[in-house]
Amino acid sequence: MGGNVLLQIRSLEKEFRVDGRTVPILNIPEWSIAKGEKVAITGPSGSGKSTLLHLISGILRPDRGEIYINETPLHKLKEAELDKLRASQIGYVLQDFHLIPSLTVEENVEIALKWRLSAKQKKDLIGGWLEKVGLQNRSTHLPSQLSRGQQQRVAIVRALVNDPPLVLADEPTGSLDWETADEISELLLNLSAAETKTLIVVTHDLNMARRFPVCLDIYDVNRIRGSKQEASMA
Ligand SMILES: Nc1ncnc2c1ncn2[C@@H]1O[C@H](COP(=O)(O)OP(=O)(O)OP(=O)(O)O)[C@@H](O)[C@H]1O
Repeated sequence: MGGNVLLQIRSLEKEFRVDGRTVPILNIPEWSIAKGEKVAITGPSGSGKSTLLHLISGILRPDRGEIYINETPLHKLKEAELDKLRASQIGYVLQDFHLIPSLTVEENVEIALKWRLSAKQKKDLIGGWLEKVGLQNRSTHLPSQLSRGQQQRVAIVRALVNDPPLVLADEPTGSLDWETADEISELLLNLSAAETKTLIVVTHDLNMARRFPVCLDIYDVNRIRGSKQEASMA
């Protein structure tokens, strides 16, 4: 495996048990993403996009096959090692923001901070990030006091504040109107623009996908065709 590869997948299979039946969701013979690539993955609902991100982040384990991040074999790691890898290498923008409702904007970002910093250093770091996304006057607001687009900005800051080499985003524009969706797409690409940062986004939003240098249909990497038929019948 070359030193330029960030993600490498080999003979990956994932299935779920539903009503006593085994349903294959993903079968990816071979797929890799180079360091610094910005990739959008599109595909219909139910085609396995979120499952793929969960496997890449180690939240889910494959049934068979291999996943490497920066040459580290995820499929061989113990839970504690996976937690460590996630904290140091991966920023995850989850579907529907997942902000903690009782915490302020600043506190929501702070709980993700892995660096040991003084209170002042934390405040300055988070303040700088909130300014980058235009939320400098919102640090003490609760998520419920923000618009959906603003909440997504906080979720993006939370994912990026540790400067991870790999950023994953699951439908980051899914619940936003088209204008806000466009702003969020631009923001995510701008904030991940560094040549060393790899960005993988799964999305239904073709406007967003078109902005990416690399845009893949999930079925270009996933050999499970049954799920395509299932999804298109849904
Ligand atoms: N824990 C689970 N148990 C059983 N089936 C599951 C589980 N998680 C996902 N699935 C099934 O796996 C398939 C893929 O789900 P996934 O969430 O990855 O799709 P998706 O492409 O991200 O869809 P969407 O765009 O609607 O979020 C779906 O048919 C879903 O019902």
